Amino acid sequence: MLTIHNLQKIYNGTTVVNLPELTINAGEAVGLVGNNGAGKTTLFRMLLDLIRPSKGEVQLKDVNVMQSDAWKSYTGSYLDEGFLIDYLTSEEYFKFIGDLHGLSGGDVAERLAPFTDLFNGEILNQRKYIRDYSKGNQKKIGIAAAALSNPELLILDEPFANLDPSSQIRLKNLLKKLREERRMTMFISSHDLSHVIDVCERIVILEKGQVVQDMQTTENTLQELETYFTV
Ligand SMILES: Nc1ncnc2c1ncn2[C@@H]1O[C@H](COP(=O)(O)OP(=O)(O)OP(=O)(O)O)[C@@H](O)[C@H]1O
Repeated sequence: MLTIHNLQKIYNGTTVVNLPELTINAGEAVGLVGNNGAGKTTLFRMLLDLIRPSKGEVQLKDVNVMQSDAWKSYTGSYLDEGFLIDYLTSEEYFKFIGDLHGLSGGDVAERLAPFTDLFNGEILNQRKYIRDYSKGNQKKIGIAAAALSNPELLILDEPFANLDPSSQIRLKNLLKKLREERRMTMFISSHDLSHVIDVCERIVILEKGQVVQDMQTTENTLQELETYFTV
């Protein structure tokens, strides 16, 4: 599904991402963890062709993301509020995304139904613009929009950040369900080790732009990660 070859991003002479090879297979859920500044967001921005690599390439289904837009039809993503249209209401935004993917109003409502618990009565029918929602609720809108098209590949940057504890647990269960029921391939960065391990079968640790560990999730993974990050 996703293949990275010799990918580098260099800012002002400093290499912030340096990945010789990384592959994510269809149906795999991969968690990306690493301390502040490790390069997670920069990597995701290159995957989504939002910034250009200094070297190397990202392929989705064997096609360079810079050379074709084909990947956009099967990829859902939410990195930050920049993905939202903040002068729309949540309904208008979901309709806009639905229209892009040829979904009817009924389809959109059906696709949003699994988000009811996560939305907690605070997202739909609020008669306000997205810019007036809290950061956490903006994130919920962005994640729901990313999943709306039922994408084969879902890329989320720190989906648990800014969410209250109940919402984090609801989101975690929702992501697990999307994986199991729709076989969605996922690439998710997180500082929440416990949640990301629960959702993902594989964890990649990034440090100074490089993969320092790439492991399958087991019952010992949380402890291993906690040990790794204890300095
Ligand atoms: N546009 C830019 N210009 C210069 N340096 C940048 C730019 N964008 C990112 N960087 C640098 O690249 C490095 C990686 O940043 P990035 O945001 O990708 O890390 P991250 O792992 O997502 O961090 P966090 O966990 O804090 O979100 C940092 O040192 C950052 O300062």
